[in-house]
Amino acid sequence: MNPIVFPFQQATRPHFAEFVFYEGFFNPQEVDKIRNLWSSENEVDATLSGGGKTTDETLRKTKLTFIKDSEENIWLYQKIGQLGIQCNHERYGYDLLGFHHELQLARYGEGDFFDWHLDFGAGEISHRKLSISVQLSDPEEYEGGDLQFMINKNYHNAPRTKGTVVVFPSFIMHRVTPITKGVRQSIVAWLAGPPYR
Ligand SMILES: O=C(O)CCC(=O)C(=O)O
Ligand SMILES: [Fe+2]
Repeated sequence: MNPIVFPFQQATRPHFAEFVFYEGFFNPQEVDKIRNLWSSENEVDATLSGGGKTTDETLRKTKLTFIKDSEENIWLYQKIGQLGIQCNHERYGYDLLGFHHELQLARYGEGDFFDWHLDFGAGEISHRKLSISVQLSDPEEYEGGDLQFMINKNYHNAPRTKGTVVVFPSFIMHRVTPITKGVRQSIVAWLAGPPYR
């Protein structure tokens, strides 16, 4: 028998999906409440994780603020966390321990983008398992700004509808195409655990 094909009798993941979306997961009132958490005094230019805290405007141009895990925001952490755990249970079965970092509120103005990348890599981002993005803008508020996934050689767009949550394994290649008009806002979160298994 060829040892390379000797079966390990491991469970398979029949419901694995490169990305999953939940339209209308946040209602318009909730989205407004989240958008009001934007604080211009605390905004920063997005940095790149992994290779040090540097900004690289050829890969990414976005403004960010962090959503504190304070009492008034706990509902948001819980709502996103519970969905992530349920989705993980149904499709991925990763070992998850909690959020990696605070939730990020991202704001893409005209010309802003985040080119093809993985959210996973060596060092501090090796704990990331599931990436979560929440669409906080109405599709009419901006042009461009599509959250896209590369699956083999094909590009797939996430739905743009406000209140949609998109969940995907952090090793999936994705990007946000340049905003050509208006402003797009999103939440970006990661569920993390011990390095992949
Ligand atoms: O804004 C988004 O929806 C996703 C952004 C992203 O890919 C990231 O912050 O890693
Ligand atoms: Fe990303």
